Amino acid sequence: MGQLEPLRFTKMHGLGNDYLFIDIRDMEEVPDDVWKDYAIKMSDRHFGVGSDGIILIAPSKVAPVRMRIFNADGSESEMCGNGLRAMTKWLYDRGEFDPGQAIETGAGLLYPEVLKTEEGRASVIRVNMGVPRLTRHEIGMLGQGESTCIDEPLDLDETMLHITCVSMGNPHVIIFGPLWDEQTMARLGQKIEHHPMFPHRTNVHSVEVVDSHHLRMRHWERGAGLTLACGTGVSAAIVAAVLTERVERHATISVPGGTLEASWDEGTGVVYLTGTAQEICQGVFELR
Ligand SMILES: N[C@H](CCC[C@H](N)C(=O)O)C(=O)O
Repeated sequence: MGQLEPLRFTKMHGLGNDYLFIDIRDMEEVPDDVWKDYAIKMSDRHFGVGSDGIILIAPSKVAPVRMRIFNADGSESEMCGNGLRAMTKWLYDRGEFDPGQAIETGAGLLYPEVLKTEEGRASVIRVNMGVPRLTRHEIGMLGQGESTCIDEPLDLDETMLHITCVSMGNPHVIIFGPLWDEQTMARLGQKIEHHPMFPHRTNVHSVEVVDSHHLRMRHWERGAGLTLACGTGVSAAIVAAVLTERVERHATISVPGGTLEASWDEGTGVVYLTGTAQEICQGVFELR
């Protein structure tokens, strides 16, 4: 692995979906395969620090700052909803967040808003997650590029599922029904993540409709496996549930790590995600 000088990081989480933040704005250019290696080694929960991935606080040509996310398996994703709330907190708490500013992501320029603070530190953040992408082409699925995938059958040999697919810049498969337990989520999540229909793989979510304003979810994340929360997955779930007329446009979403509020605005088509973000610790990573 390409050797970097000792890396300062901040460990943060959004409902237990935890990431190691590294400010690289003053660093020399580092090849992506070095970050891939660092993501794998730093995320390891026994031989490293332990996280669902790393997030780089990077320079941007189109916004004050850019967010790049590498999953625990080293793969890079376009977007991370919990990570974006945590990054907003990281910037705000250091006096580097200007209200109304954008953060550049793989899903475009997104606009977070600090809704609540505690002792001068951001605690609740709302993110304009942008508009969902619904065509197979935009989601990165095989098949008719301009067609959508809403409540369609997926034959997994052992079982026939009905899936609804939504991209928030990153791909998500939503399966409605009684909430899967962890074992089922892991078994079927991994199969669907690597299904040939998704050449770039996909995130997978089991979603139970509690009532027209409340969903309960479990996540299998591309490149990270079971996680306690998935912000883009929650955003995809409210879109899929509204499209299939299972909920109203504003709902509370219960995930293993806590609760998020999500809404899909009818006028603008924008999804809003509101929830907490917390800083756990800071440290220096150096493999010796
Ligand atoms: N595993 C995801 C990235 C992290 C998304 C999730 N942690 C969130 O909060 O949105 C992917 O490969 O698309």
